[in-house]
Amino acid sequence: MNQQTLERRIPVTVLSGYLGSGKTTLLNHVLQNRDGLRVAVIVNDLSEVNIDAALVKDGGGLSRTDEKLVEMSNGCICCTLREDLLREVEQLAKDGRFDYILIESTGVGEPVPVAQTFTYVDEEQGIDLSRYCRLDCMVTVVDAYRFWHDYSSGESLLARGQHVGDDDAREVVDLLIDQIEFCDVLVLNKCDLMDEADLAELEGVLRKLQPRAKLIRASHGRVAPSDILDTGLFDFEAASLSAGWIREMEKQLHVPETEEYGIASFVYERVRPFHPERLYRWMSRWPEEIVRAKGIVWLATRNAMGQSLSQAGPSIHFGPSGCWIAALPEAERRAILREEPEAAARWHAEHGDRINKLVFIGIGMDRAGIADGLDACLLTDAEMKRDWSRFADRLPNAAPEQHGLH
Ligand SMILES: Nc1nc2c(ncn2[C@@H]2O[C@H](COP(=O)(O)OP(=O)(O)OP(=O)(O)O)[C@@H](O)[C@H]2O)c(=O)[nH]1
Repeated sequence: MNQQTLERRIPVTVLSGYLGSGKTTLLNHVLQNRDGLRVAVIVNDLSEVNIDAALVKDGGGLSRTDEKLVEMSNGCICCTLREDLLREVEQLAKDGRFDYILIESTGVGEPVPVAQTFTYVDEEQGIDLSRYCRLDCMVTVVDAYRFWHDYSSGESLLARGQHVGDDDAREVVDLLIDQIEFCDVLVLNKCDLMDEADLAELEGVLRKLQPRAKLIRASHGRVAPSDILDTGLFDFEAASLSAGWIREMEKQLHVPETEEYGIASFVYERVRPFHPERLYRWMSRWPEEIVRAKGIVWLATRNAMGQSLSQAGPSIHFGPSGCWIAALPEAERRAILREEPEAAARWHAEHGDRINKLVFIGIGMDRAGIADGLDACLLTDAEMKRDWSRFADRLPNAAPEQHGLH
């Protein structure tokens, strides 16, 4: 690809955010203030009738000649309509009439697969979007007013009639956390309905969950177009590693921080396996003040496989995530350790890479209480000498897949 082609690539901004958070309102606001930019808009709606597209037509003031509105209905661009998205974007980009492509995802869409559409070559259709366009910015709009209600509702998309297919088992909170943990800009919308103290607390929590993104407060989607257009902010790898829990997990030193509004995070790390029954009981009484937890668990009954634990609000996913390096045949183990000096440096003389490492993010957490509670779930010295495979184990043992569609 020569420099000229690269320079001509059309920038793309993708708007995500749960249903009703204010994506269409924001889109219309930006279109009304676009300053002569020729924008092609793609609006995705799950239902057959694309209401959002109608709202953009009415409210955005797109001119018929210079601009274009593409409606993608009856599916979701992050899964069922992904190929259609590829073709539409390719066409718009090749058309040559536009300076910018703005995409409004459905409220239940996940941002990662949409971003992948722009960064990976689609072998089947032979389309490489990175030749024509450049993903500039992933924006997530958060409804400040409904956030805690949705986050703690414990409801599934299915129960709300917002599922993408019959096998869509996602909870509302799973979706919120996916959208927050993968973005470049977080727009905290509907600030007009909030008082300052509640807003500042929510902002603090969002910064903990997503420290890399630029956080913007807005009412009625009123953001400056330059906040979301031509920002140069998108970077797939950086976005993939931007979640607060990943940052926390990778920190070398855990310096105690000043805790505004009691918002804090900490890492629980122990080289001793959990007793499955005691961990199960602890997890059944999950402390409410933990907003988000994520990490790897060493379970005595499953000594070959690390288990993943992921919690957001009332939603908890638990299940096998991958083989411990220490459980691999010796030749393979040695080869991996030669290639991964970091794993070798962390290697424990007796237990290898087996470890419990969990990040907790919350408001007003009783750190000592949580750590003591978890410590009581670890095997005792006497249990360490027993046959671990005989302990009762009621924890879920299927891959903790949250969404059958992707
Ligand atoms: N009070 C208040 N209402 C807002 C704000 N932003 C949007 N709304 C209203 O919230 C409702 C939903 O806004 P939309 O822009 O349609 O939200 P959306 O994210 O596009 O919704 P879906 O397309 O259903 O996912 C509308 O009635 C808006 O007028 C805001 O900042 N404050």
